[in-house]
Amino acid sequence: MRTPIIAGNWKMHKTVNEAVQYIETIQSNQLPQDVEAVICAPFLTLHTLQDKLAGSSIGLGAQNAHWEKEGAYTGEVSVHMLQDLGVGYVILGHSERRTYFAETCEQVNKKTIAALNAGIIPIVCVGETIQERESGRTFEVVSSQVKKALKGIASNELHKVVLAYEPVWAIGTGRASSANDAEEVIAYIRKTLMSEFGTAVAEQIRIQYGGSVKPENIATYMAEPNIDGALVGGAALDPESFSGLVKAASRVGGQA
Ligand SMILES: O=C(CO)COP(=O)(O)O
Repeated sequence: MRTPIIAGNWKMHKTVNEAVQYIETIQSNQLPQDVEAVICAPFLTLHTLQDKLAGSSIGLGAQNAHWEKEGAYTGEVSVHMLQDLGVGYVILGHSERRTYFAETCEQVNKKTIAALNAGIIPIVCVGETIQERESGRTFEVVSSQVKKALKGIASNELHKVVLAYEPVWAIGTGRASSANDAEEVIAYIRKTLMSEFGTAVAEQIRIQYGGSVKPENIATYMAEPNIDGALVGGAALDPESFSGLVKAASRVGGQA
């Protein structure tokens, strides 16, 4: 059985003080233990949050990383530096990075391999634009992104990868994909994983849905057989709302 994973992507939000207050609130909320809860915070806050979360079951993630260990890459932060800090997760290939920073599938692949080599769980994002969806290319686009991101990864490492299906048109728009539509694409991603890497590993890889997920709609996604959690932007910025998302994803204490 795959453990549900709810990750909050803060994007470019929160100062160090705001981040600390947030963590104190979710720590006082007693999150369920059968859900992996992860906060993906800006680089500047990671050091403080790592201290704050020591010994806690809440995971800490970054939102990007460079694949080289070190070097002349002004403005970049390496996977190695995240590993040194004890960061456990990293979001890679988010559509905002692909769109605004011209990140390519090849770069996402290098970053994914580097993260796994460093023992960091990559949360690899894929998803189609509205134009791609309307021209009937969703399956083709998403499966190609998945194959390119996971190219050359050793089969004994693949199961650690988390995939996030985030249709670009659903991100930050309030226009969430229906649970049925998200399940259809995510089931197709799992089928792609089966044909590329075999059934055993395909059954182990967790696939999240992302795009306008809220405490009010998360149960519909969690009820789908192939959806293993959510990657949440806006609704994860408030600690009470994030706590509500994690609780709703719990098979023990949630409404799902
Ligand atoms: O991009 C997202 C998470 O990575 C989704 O953002 P929203 O939840 O704000 O739509």
